[in-house]
Amino acid sequence: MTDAPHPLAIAEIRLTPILVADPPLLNTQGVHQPYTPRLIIELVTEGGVTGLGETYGDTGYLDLARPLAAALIGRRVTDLNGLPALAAEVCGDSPDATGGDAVHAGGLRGVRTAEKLRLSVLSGFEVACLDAWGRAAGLPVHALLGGKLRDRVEYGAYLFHRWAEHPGGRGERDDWGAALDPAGVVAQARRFADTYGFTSFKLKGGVFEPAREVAAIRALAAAFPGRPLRLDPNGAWSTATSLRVADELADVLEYLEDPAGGTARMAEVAAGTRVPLATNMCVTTFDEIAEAFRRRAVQVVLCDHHYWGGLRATRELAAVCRTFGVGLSMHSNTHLGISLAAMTQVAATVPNLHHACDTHYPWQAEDVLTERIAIRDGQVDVGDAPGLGVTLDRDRLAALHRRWLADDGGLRDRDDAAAMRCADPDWTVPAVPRW
Ligand SMILES: O=C([O-])C(=O)C[C@H](O)[C@@H](O)C(=O)[O-]
Ligand SMILES: [Mg+2]
Repeated sequence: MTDAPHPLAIAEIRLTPILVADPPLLNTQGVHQPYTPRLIIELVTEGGVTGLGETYGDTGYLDLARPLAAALIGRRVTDLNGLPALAAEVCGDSPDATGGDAVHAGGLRGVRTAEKLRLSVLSGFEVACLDAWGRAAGLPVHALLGGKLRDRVEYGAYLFHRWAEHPGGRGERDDWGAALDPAGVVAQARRFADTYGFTSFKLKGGVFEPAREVAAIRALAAAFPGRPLRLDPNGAWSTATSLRVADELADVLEYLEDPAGGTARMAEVAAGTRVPLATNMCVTTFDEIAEAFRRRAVQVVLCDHHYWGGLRATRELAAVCRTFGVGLSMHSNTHLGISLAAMTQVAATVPNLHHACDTHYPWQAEDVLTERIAIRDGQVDVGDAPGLGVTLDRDRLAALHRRWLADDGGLRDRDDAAAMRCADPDWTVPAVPRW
């Protein structure tokens, strides 16, 4: 007679790639595509409980997610410390997975490596395990992480220069209109503040020449006096330009995010300014921490559980930053409500998260949840419902999956430069430093 399977053992995993509508947001590489890929993970235990996870859905991630899902069958959702080794064994470190030294297309995440892909895939499964475990135990995810320290997590408005619609009228059109100058950026910020109550603002830079972006930050400072402001050109500037902008905006910036690319340039900039430098580009794995901290290249690291390998790894990063007196904030790429719930649960447990977290969520009109997560007074409530506390809308999921199935492959991999070529056929990713 064989033993009955443990109720927390994983019986089934469903992977559903989807395409989600995304507005024409501009960044230094190009513009967002009309639809962006995400992967939704549903993990079912032997006890019949389902856990949800969400991560990047581009082909490179799907190729790793499928074998990892197969290898997880039979393991318990509580076996989280074993996940990284399992992922390394199953996904491997083959050069095929790295794309050589290529920079992440549209990812703005520094050089693409096999480890980064693996950690992002792993993060989605870790969240699904925690959700299932929490639901089975009747506990919120934050309790599994040691308990929440706050009842609400603060988020900031993520401002973008943008067009009113995608070139050629592709995709969905929203009612935000264009924002291509300081007045447009302030109007966008005002709508964010009025609708969601955000009180801190980050502008995606690296799109227009620096003087125009400096003017936009000045206009924001005039419209929202005393509010925390951030500018993030994703490494588009030289050291000299970074220092000039830091000097010009020193009185209003909370921090300057990735003004120049790479730890060496960031260290040069940091040595010449008192404005704190933040990053989600030169420090996105544990291996990159030692050099960057030794060289005092960054004063704030943006955690992101999709980058660092999950919610528990995010807490480990927080402990390292705390130890070295480096600040912590939170990064966001395009994401849906499952990820926002996960971000909120972990953020609630981190003592040294002293900056409002980034989120793209307001830009996403579509979601796979039965109920959108509310942002009020710039904050998301930290729920005490079991697991992540969110419910999957199967019809929505199926519809967004059908869109993915119907795509000819042109949108299944994020490529902001390719999207830009629809407006400017000669466009290539600008060489850095761009200014
Ligand atoms: O803080 C950041 O660098 C990002 O959020 C990177 C993103 O890729 C953002 O620039 C975007 O979605 O265009
Ligand atoms: Mg950034």
